[in-house]
Amino acid sequence: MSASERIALVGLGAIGSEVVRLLTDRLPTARIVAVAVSDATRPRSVPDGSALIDDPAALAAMGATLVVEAAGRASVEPWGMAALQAGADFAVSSTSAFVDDALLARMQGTAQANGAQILVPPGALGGIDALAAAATMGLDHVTHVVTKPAGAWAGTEAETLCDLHGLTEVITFFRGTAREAADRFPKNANVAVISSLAGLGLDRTQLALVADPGATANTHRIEAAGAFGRMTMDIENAPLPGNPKSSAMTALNIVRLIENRVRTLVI
Ligand SMILES: NC(=O)C1=CN([C@@H]2O[C@H](COP(=O)(O)OP(=O)(O)OC[C@H]3O[C@@H](n4cnc5c(N)ncnc54)[C@H](OP(=O)(O)O)[C@@H]3O)[C@@H](O)[C@H]2O)C=CC1
Ligand SMILES: O=C([O-])CC(=O)C(=O)O
Repeated sequence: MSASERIALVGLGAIGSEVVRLLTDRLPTARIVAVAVSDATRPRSVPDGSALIDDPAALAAMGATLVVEAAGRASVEPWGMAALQAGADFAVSSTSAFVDDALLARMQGTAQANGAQILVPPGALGGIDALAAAATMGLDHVTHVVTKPAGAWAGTEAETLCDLHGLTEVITFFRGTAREAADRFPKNANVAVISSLAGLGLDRTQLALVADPGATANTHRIEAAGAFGRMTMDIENAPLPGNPKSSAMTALNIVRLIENRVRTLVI
């Protein structure tokens, strides 16, 4: 990011608020020019100098150079298209939107036409750099296991697949492709799209979704093998206080992305 980078945040929930908090502490020069929510008439506190908006048509006038989405699957197309059409880069958290191949192709076409980029931060994951690098030599298999406390699956289809609220032991309630996992669990399995885009794609990446009544963390295990060798990535994420479905790492990876656009030394 040059000194003139202007950031718009789409979503001021658990992740968006944490991004604002961390940026305020770590990068006070970051200019958050706009915050987008679903209903801007509800009062809320936004960073100094930020406009509060709820209509994607208002985005172009903000002059954002980077738009960061942490709002929900339905927000990706309207806000992403508005960002890309305005020539801003668009960083996506609700990557479950990309189970729709046609949407992803449309957004990539719009990015290309406007000299902008769609950015996919690692979200709640680590090791995505290694997986993406390994894919260059060809991968044989990638499996990804998402384990969350039972309560983190509340309000999802998991409630109909197992006795979620009476669980006494760990249960794997879903096995299938990454595409199906992200499509059916868009509030909990955006990560399936991230490990897929880095590795073997949405239809060849195998997902397991697990509820653990004793867990306090959101954990991810990715195992991959190919010509490069083998890798196993394990991460135990603290959930965000504002939303136990979402890991703090998601906000941290957004902050890293933003900081790397400023730094002279990029890690
Ligand atoms: N990539 C990854 O690894 C991860 C992705 N996620 C995903 O990130 C997204 C955000 O998560 P989280 O912060 O926990 O969610 P929250 O529910 O805490 O916050 C959502 C925020 O988005 C706003 N919002 C909702 N719909 C729209 C819309 N159409 N346009 C603009 N703003 C909107 C809400 O505004 P309002 O208050 O007005 O409703 C609210 O501020 C979710 O899709 C989640 O599944 C989460 C964890 C990991
Ligand atoms: O935060 C996490 O651990 C994963 C998550 O919710 C998602 O991918 O949607």
